[in-house]
Amino acid sequence: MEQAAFVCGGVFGARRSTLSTSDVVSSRSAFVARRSNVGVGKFSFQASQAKRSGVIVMATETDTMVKADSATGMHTAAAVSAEISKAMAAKGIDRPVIIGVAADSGCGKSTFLRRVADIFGTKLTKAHTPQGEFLTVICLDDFHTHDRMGRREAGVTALDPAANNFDLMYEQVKALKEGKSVMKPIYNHETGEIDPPELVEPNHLVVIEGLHPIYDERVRELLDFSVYLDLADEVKIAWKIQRDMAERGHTLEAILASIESRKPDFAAYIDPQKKHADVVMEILPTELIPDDDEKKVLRVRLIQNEGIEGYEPVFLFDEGSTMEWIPCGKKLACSYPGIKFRSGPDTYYDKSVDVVDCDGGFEKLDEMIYVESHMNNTSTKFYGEVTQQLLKNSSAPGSKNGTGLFQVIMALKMREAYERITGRSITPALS
Ligand SMILES: Nc1ncnc2c1ncn2[C@@H]1O[C@H](COP(=O)(O)OP(=O)(O)OP(=O)(O)O)[C@@H](O)[C@H]1O
Ligand SMILES: O=C(CO)[C@H](O)[C@H](O)COP(=O)(O)O
Repeated sequence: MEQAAFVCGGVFGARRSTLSTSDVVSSRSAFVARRSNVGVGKFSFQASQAKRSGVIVMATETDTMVKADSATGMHTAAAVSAEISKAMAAKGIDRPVIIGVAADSGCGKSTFLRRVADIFGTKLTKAHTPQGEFLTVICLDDFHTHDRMGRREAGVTALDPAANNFDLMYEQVKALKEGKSVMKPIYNHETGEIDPPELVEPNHLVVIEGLHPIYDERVRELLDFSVYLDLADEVKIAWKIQRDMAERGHTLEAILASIESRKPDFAAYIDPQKKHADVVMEILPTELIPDDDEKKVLRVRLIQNEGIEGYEPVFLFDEGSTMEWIPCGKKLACSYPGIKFRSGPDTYYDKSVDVVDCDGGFEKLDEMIYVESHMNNTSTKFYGEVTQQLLKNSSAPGSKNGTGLFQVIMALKMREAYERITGRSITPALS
């Protein structure tokens, strides 16, 4: 089988992955635009270059791309289409829905988005920009204006807005929302360089994920729904250590130094986005174990802004009431330290919110039906859909605590938002 090497900082897997040509979603051919040909006018494409850079596209050779107005510096080859993409009619897309998922690096965006893809019944490619029949996931790292060396020389981190091209991000997300294709830049995490751009077509649902989806006001306004994953430092460190030491061969010192060096810019530019998110998922150390060192038991708070159009906040038992609930141990098996839920109204950055809180973990996923039956507004389509989704992805990180539980519910909320905006219905997979 023919294999193409993919260099990517993608969401769904490898920073470098291999994709068989049979994984290509749909296209008459896979092409990438030649840098020199980008500008006003017709694109000409070179299949050989597509193979080299591993871009998967659905382009037709008749696409007219216009050099993006604000494409500067490293992004001179970026472009947006002048016309509505043929993919819109071909796939029966009325209006692409745009969702933002913001978080620092290593905070579980990919893990969450795998659950989202599952709820939408879409199988994603392992390409740089993962795409499926229904969903495309764009990593906003692609809009970094400097390559790794350039950042070092300029003394800026990737978290600094000065190192990101928000004008281009806005233009391209807007174009996709209008049903136009774009030549999106690529930041290559493997090499730390900016690669030639790739063609990205509009899709039914486009998720933009990364450090800054809610940062720029213009981009934020384009979002139909937004989620911020807010990890406490202790948890972030634990997850980073687990991944970067085990999977990437980094030393503990290097990981700690990297987290430390990012802290000022994280506090200045990333963290404030949570004020603007529709929903914040806060992931904290447990309160059930005093002075817990391991940070394996988690407390997760789902903070839902009131007044989001069409969004009915999830709650336990009785809407508007404040309660704590320790489920019956005979119905929900839990090992030490057990599990405790809370639910009720609160304020967050001076805004009224509804919070559901799950501290601790559970043992048997099928028993979550007991908890699910006491939750309201979960946006399920049949009794037990949350539990079914947890069981389906039982090996995914967080399946036995509030992270997995609330990620599933958020994915169901995204489905509901999609259906409300488009007037279309998504049939859930029953197994
Ligand atoms: N709910 C969870 N519980 C425990 N570990 C988790 C959870 N979610 C993710 N992790 C772990 O944290 C690490 C980072 O997760 P993931 O790759 O999903 O984050 P990311 O935000 O996409 O990272 P990056 O932006 O760097 O690509 C992985 O090792 C993953 O297994
Ligand atoms: O915060 C990040 C988001 O993924 C990365 O650190 C940023 O994109 C720069 O990437 P790299 O460290 O590979 O140069």
